[in-house]
Amino acid sequence: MKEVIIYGLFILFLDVLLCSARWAGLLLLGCSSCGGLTELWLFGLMKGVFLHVCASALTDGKLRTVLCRFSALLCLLPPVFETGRILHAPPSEPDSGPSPNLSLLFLGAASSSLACGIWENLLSGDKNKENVKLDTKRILMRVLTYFKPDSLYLIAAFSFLILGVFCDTYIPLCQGKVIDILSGQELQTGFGYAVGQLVLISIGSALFSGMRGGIFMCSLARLNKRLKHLLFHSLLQQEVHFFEENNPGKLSSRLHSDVDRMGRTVALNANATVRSAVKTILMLRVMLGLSWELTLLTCIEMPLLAVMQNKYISLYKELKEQTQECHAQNKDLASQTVSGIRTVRSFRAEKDELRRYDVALDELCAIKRRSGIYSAVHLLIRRMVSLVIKTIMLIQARSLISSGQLSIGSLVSFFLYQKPMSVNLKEIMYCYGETVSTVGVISKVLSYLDRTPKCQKEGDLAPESLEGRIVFQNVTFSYPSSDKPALKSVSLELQPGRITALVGPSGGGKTSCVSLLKRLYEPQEGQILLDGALLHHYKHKYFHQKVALVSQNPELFSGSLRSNIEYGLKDCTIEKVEEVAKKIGAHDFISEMENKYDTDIGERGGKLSEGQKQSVAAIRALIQDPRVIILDEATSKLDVDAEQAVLREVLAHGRTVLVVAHQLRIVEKADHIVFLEDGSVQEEGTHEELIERKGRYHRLKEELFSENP
Ligand SMILES: Nc1ncnc2c1ncn2[C@@H]1O[C@H](COP(=O)(O)OP(=O)(O)OP(=O)(O)O)[C@@H](O)[C@H]1O
Repeated sequence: MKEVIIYGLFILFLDVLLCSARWAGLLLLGCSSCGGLTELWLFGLMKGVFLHVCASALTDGKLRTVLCRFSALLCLLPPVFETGRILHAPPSEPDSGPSPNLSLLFLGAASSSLACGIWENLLSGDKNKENVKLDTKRILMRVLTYFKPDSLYLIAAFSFLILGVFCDTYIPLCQGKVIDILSGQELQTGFGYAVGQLVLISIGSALFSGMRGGIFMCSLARLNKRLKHLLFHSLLQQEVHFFEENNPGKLSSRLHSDVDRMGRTVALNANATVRSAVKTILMLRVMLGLSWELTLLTCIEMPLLAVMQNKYISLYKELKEQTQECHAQNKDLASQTVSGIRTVRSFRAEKDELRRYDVALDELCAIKRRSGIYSAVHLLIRRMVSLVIKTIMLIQARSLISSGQLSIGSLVSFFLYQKPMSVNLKEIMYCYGETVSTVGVISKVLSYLDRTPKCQKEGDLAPESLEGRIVFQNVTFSYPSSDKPALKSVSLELQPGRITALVGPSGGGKTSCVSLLKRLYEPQEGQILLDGALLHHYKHKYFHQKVALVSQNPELFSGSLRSNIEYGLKDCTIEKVEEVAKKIGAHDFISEMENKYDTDIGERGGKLSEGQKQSVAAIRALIQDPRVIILDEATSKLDVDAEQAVLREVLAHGRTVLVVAHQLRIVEKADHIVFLEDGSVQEEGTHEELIERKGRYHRLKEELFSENP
């Protein structure tokens, strides 16, 4: 505040200095007056440029904006005041310009300071507005860069837009001419020419507008495709924790509705704003030619509406953001309930879920109600202002017609322009509001587009032969959302041709080891090596092909059984699929299905039993011929024969096998058992060794395997 006052006083001082210099110059040149209106405007503009440059050079940020506004007021108020005075002065009074007196200078300075103070403190509202504006500008410019590949289309669209607007603008003028000819105020001979002109211009308007609309829609569709591709690509690169923080409903909403809205708002609003701006300028020119008095009255409406709109936009923006958040939450709530319908049903929680959904809907309803009230009040005030201005205009039009300064045709033309003129202005303001309110959505989409995944970049190792030896060296790891370490200095080795079993009580850290081995997370300390090289040094695709995971609840996608088995593979033949299926004993049940390997398995494999899902997952993993295979409770739903078959196949070719199991019959088969508790390796050895040692493993054996002997 102190800075604003100091720099404001300095600008005032410069203004006084410049005015004194001008008066001194005029006196020295011996001029009797301060020059005409043109000279006054010229001086005001030059002074404005000078003060603007000084303010920009001395300050920056918000202070610079305030001072630039203040300088503009200081420079424009005297010529505006003088123009008004001359317009209202009797024609006999000479246009001599302001007299060089100090009281006028101080009056100008005081009124500029007062207006600036009121604007900055009462009307401009939010203190961070300038920063927000800068951000808005930066964000919108960024969106425009995505249109670059369509620049030629856009140039064509904007050219048709301008041609269309030209035609649109001259239609009412031609109509006015036709009316004047019909009412006898102009020569009847020109009737055919006037009608022909009107028809030609109307055809041009329709043709150019159609072309403009079509090209814009094509560019918009291409932009949407580009943005969705980029966003989906960026999402697919993110680390697993990102998907834990951002639920699927929210991400899907960003990808679909938000990207659509982003493209639509920017493209359509740019289109509408340019169209309305060009139209407004052309119409203003024609309207001034018809009657400057009525045009002036039309223009008074603008700043009043702008101030109201400004206030309304900030409220509208806030509510729109709240509505979007609420929508995303509701969507998420409903999709969670629907996808977990089995759990909901088995716990008879339908009523609770309905109640939760109702509460969320009430919240959304309350926001929408508030939005409706604001919109109604805004509309009422806006209409009242328009009504008052229109009444004054009608009175003025009556006196102009009676004094012969305006013909009936010109008045009709004027009114034909006036309505679209205010519609144009409203459209510009609406587009501005709409664009500003979409900035929140755009910045969220951009933040996802720009997000750098918090995981190591893939390396380029892809050796032809891989032994499959895994070594965990003092691995310490905490989940990003938790401070408590899930693994504390874990060291273990998985050897080729051997089964290593991870056992331990719930929460011991077994799944965390598996997740690190599959590179779903990165350890904070220590390292994991595959054949002596860090995991991230391998090529992404190669690594996941060589280290396969079969989990207890495999993720299957809707589609055929075969498409699920071949997921991620390019050159997979049906013979190979059948061969693996036969080896693990799954071919029989698949052959009994209606369309065998082409049977549709339903949403997330919903048409398969849990055991069948595990078999499909095992085929999917084995068909890639991995060197390391992780079975995370992967055979828990299989019968004993199927389980044996899977284990036999898994161990073939000297693979490294890591099992996480709660079944004693599996653990007993392991060559090496690692007992994990509280994130640390407590004991390791063969089953017999651990039993003999009578340590933690032995004591917890009953508890660990009680349900699955
Ligand atoms: N996504 C996660 N975010 C934060 N903490 C987690 C997450 N997953 C697991 N944890 C925590 O990490 C610790 C180890 O969990 P982990 O899943 O590795 O245990 P586990 O031995 O596999 O257990 P279980 O046998 O029940 O599957 C636990 O304290 C758990 O609460």
